[in-house]
This record gives sequence, C-alpha cells and structure tokens, in this order.
Amino acid sequence: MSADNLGLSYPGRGFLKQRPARPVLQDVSLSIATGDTIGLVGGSGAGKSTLLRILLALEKPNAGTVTFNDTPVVPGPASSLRRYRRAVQYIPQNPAASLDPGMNVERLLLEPLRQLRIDGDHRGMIMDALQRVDLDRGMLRRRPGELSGGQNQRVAIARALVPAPSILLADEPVSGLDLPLRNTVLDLMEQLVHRDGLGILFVSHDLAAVARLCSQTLVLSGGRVVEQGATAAVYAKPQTREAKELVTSIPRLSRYKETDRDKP
Ligand SMILES: Nc1ncnc2c1ncn2[C@@H]1O[C@H](COP(=O)(O)OP(=O)(O)OP(=O)(O)O)[C@@H](O)[C@H]1O
Repeated sequence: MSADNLGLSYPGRGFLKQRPARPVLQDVSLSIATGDTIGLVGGSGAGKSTLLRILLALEKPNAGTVTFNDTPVVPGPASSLRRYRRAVQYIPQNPAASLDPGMNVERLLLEPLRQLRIDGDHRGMIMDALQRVDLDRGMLRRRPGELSGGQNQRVAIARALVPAPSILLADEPVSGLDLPLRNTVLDLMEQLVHRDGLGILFVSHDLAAVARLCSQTLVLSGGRVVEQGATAAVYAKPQTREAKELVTSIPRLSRYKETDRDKP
C-alpha cells in the first residue's frame, strides 16, 4: 500500500469560518509492504489518527492518493472496499475494549468474515486465526467477560487476522495496557511479522514499543513527516527538533528494554 503526497485541511467553524482552512496533513507519503514494520510517532495533534483514517479509506484527503496494488483507494460503498478491507486490517486502541461482550469468541471471529462476504471454510479460517494468536479451540464458546485481559487482547487481534490480511494498521494498540499485557501484544505482533510475514504500521506514543517492534520510524509533527528512516538511526541521532524532543521524552527507554529482555 502506498500513500503519496497526502494533504488534508479542515475548514474553520463558527466565528473561525473566515480564517483559511487549517492544514492537518501536508505532503505525507509512505509505503507499507508485507514484512515491513513502520512506527508512526508524533506528539498529540500531529495528525496520526487522521492519517490512519485516510489509509483506512474512512476519510478523503484534499490532496494526494492512497493506492493498493496500483488501484486507488477512496472512501465509498462497502462493496467497493471489500478487497481492500480484507487485505488491510485495523487494530484499534485497547483492542479488547472493542469486543462486543454479548458475543462468544466464535461469533466475534465470524463477524468480519460475514461483513466482508468472505466465502469458504469459515470454521477453518477461525481456527487458523485462533492458532496464530496462541489460543485454543476451548475459547470459542466463551464471551469476553469469561476471558482474561490477555486472552481478550488476543481475540481482538485474531479478529483482525481472520480475513487473512497482508497489512495491519494498529492505532496505539498497547496504550493503557499494563506491562505484562503490553508485552503480550508486542510479542504477538513480532510473531505476525517474523513468522507470518505481515506488514505493520504501528502508531504509538510508546517509543520504547516502537523501538522494539519497528525497523523503520516515521516522525509526524504538525501534519508533516519531519523525519523518516531506520528506527535505530532516528533514535540515536534525531535530525530535527521535533524528533529530538520526542526521543528525549522517553525517560527510561533502556529500562523498558531491560524489562522486556528479562521477562519470563
Ligand atoms: N473532524 C475534525 N475537524 C477539525 N479538526 C480536526 C478533526 N479531526 C482532527 N482534527 C484536528 O486535526 C489535528 C490532528 O488530529 P489527530 O487526531 O490526527 O492527531 P493525533 O496525532 O492522532 O493526536 P493524538 O495523539 O492526541 O490522538 C488536531 O489538531 C485535531 O484537533
């Protein structure tokens, strides 16, 4: 998938109507292929969620294009986006909280297949997704309230995996999680990249998590890409003021890493 020269401005409202539209994204380009791990970092209001909405074809940019397999991706009816949604799946912030508490795991995993009108051996697809997140078939009859926090996170990720996507767009998937859960989700994502070859765009305020998972990092500030490159290089020698501020705002990056290394 590639995004080229994306731009978006929101017009002012109310008494700000007369003012020129405020750019939220300007000239943003990126590409994600299978096997890529790209961290998208930036302060609050930098434009990360807006960029994700455009990449998910939920919002139309004023400028630029998103393409997938050389086909433009634009918001539109579900039928025109099915192939794209199958290939590019989304993991929301605190994924477990997005699960419908009234559905059992089997229903939760069946829903995306129904919505995307994917034919075939649904049971097989569900079992495959469960296996990829290390859950056993005994979970299928249980509802979210009967599972641990970590198990629910896995179910939520399995929901994104069940249509067999090639790319995952993850929006702060570890924010608000305690350290063991955060590590569970990061371990899982590492497996999805290294074992299954998925590509991941990982949006996060947690730069330690980005350092662990992502080989490339893109820094967004004021709606522009101010820095982009190998994560190690961006962290070791940030070139721009914005990137420097972000990197120095990680108080104990090395401690996080030790904690990860020391985990059982
Ligand atoms: N629908 C909208 N109308 C007007 N302005 C908007 C709208 N959505 C977002 N914005 C503005 O666009 C800018 C970027 O917002 P966005 O949510 O993309 O930032 P973010 O990097 O995801 O921030 P955070 O990390 O705090 O979630 C912000 O200044 C926000 O106020």
